[in-house]
Amino acid sequence: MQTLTVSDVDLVYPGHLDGAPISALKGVSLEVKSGDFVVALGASGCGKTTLLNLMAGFMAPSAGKITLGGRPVTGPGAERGVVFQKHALLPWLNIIDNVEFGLKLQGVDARTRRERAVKNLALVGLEDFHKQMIYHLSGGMQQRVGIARALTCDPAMLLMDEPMAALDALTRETVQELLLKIWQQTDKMYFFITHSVEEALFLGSRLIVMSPRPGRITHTYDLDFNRRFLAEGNSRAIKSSRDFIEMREEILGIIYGDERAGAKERLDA
Ligand SMILES: Nc1ncnc2c1ncn2[C@@H]1O[C@H](COP(=O)(O)OP(=O)(O)OP(=O)(O)O)[C@@H](O)[C@H]1O
Repeated sequence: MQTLTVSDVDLVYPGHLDGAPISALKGVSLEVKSGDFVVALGASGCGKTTLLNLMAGFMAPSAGKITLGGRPVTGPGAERGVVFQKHALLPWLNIIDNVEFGLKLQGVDARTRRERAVKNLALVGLEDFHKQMIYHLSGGMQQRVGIARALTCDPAMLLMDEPMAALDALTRETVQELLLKIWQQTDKMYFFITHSVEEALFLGSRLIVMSPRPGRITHTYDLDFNRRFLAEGNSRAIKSSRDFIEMREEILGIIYGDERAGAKERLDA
């Protein structure tokens, strides 16, 4: 069992030229354990990506600390895999070489690399596409390659920044369902950013809602729609159920309130 702990973290960006410093996060605390699927929602600019970048080790907090398994996070590491909105795949390599790429950088031998890549491509349903070039794939398939690539390094944690945002509605539902099946089969920590309240409620075992200026976690919900989907298998029935819709409206109310307050602040400035 692994735990990533964010303890009372602040992040201040230095101001541009004559601008004032930007307090992007203030007093953020969060614990993610193996098996958790934590989803972050919130108005634009509330610091979701900043929080993910801190957990990935791409930058350091201005105050507070982040630890993984009790050890401070001081930079990027193979135990934390990142899946971006744009898949960041290498277009000159075929699918399997893309999926193996991270292991190659780590100096893992060719046979082990291939075994792990084959296993994870099967997990995302791309077992028949090893040799295809990236530019031949649809957006949904590319995103599945991105997920397989992150899984192949066997990280303890997967950090996902709006990985479904560029997908059409139908493909998005398919990849959401696939991701939950992978979650069920892998005892990892997931941290997932989205702008879609429906996606957040469907995927998350815990939902954090963040509020801007400065960015902080204002609401936390424990959810079980994902487990209901895994038990029952019908995502549309879950997304149209009464408790799902009621929760969706409650959270939309919180986020719209923050968006409206932000728009007024910008107009008044
Ligand atoms: N490199 C940077 N330099 C200065 N300010 C930044 C930088 N990156 C982000 N910010 C500011 O920090 C705040 C939080 O940004 P962040 O991208 O983390 O929010 P977000 O919730 O992910 O937004 P969105 O939902 O629009 O992607 C915003 O006010 C943003 O303008």
